[in-house]
Amino acid sequence: MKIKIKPSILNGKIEIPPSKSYSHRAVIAAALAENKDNRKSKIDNLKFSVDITTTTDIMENWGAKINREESSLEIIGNGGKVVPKDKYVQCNESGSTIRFLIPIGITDENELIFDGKGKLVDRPLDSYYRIFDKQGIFYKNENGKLSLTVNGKLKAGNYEIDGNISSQFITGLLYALPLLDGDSKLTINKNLESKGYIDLTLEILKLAGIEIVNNDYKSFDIRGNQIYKPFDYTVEGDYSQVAFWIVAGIISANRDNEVKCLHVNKNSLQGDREIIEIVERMGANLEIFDDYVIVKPSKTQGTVIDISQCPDIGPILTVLGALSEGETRIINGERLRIKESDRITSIKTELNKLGANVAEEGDSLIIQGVEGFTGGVTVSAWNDHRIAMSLAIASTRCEKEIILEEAESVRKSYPHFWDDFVKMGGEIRKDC
Ligand SMILES: O=C(O)C1=C[C@@H](OP(=O)(O)O)[C@@H](O)[C@H](O)C1
Ligand SMILES: C=C(OP(=O)(O)O)C(=O)O
Repeated sequence: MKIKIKPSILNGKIEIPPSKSYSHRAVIAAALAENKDNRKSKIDNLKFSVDITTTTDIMENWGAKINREESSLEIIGNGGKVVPKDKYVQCNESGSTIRFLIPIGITDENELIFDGKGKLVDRPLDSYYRIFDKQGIFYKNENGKLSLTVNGKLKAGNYEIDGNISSQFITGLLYALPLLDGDSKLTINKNLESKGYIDLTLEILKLAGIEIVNNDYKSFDIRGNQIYKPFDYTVEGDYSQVAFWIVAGIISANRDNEVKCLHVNKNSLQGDREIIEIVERMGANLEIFDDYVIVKPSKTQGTVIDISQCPDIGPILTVLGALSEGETRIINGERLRIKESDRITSIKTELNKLGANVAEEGDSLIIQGVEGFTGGVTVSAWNDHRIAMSLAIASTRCEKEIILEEAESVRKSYPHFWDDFVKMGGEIRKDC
């Protein structure tokens, strides 16, 4: 879908959608729970983005009984036994879904065919292949791409994962290993990046009654034969998404503007909460309350941003850097290249079309600030929700309107983004 976006001032109150990361974790844990007396888990404040629908559909296929309402669901778990109704597992474009669910799917002896779409077909899974090779678990794919057939059952024991490729492998194993018939140890080699996501995993596992011993994130001791317990849970707002609205408020051309972001937990464990510290360091004027944030237009200065622990806010911070005084360097962005697009190249290419001055240097983005963007061109979202939303926010500082291709990609994590954009004062024309 192509949309035309007219430069406009974004202003007002915005309800930040629920955290995608917490939503995946809560749905999976509840779906694995024991089903004694048909006890249910209830998850409130859920939004059925494509990624969350994908995970929910798979857990239903794997035996959980799920009743979906508009923004909540009730689940009777499968008792920790994965008995697939259909061996085909469509993960669409969700890295979290495939990496969380591969090990869970083979906690019982199963043959499963994991498939995906878009860039997911090539996103790395090698960390799991090394485990399969070691344990003699059958797997087959063509040229390392999806689809992937896996046949076998994980064994309890010693596991090793490199911490610098994706934390999603660690989460997948932390969910699966407690279900095995014996104790396991998971050792993390190399630097652990995206560490905040492991904290979210441990929090939800604890809520479901699963005990894991965390040896300072260097290794984890996991007792086998554990039982997931049903729980009630309300998902908090998503810091990866609030980042777009925070930057929208900061770069607003109208000095009297105010963007108020609701459902933003001040004490959240989400790693992307770093957005607050980063923009304040750049000079942004924020007022932080327990569960909301007020953002005022601010003149910001360039800085050095280490993006290794909070990769998802890389693209929108590039927009902010491009409109800040002096140079901004976004460093350690290696894993940005293995997301829904190569986000180093995609954000650089598209922002430069608008009139920014962004360069790639290895796995860093080197940004020289400009006063504003020219616009007046067609840009692409590279089928990547975070690129689409970053460009939408960038459009507010363009002189001329822009056309955005693949604008529908927002449905992966934030299906009502364009409605919110219009509510906040954005002017768009769909299907132009
Ligand atoms: O565990 C999670 O919920 C996520 C982990 C991160 O991935 P990596 O650990 O691969 O960086 C992040 O980019 C993704 O959007 C969500
Ligand atoms: C990279 C992302 O998600 P996933 O890895 O789950 O596809 C994202 O939401 O930006």
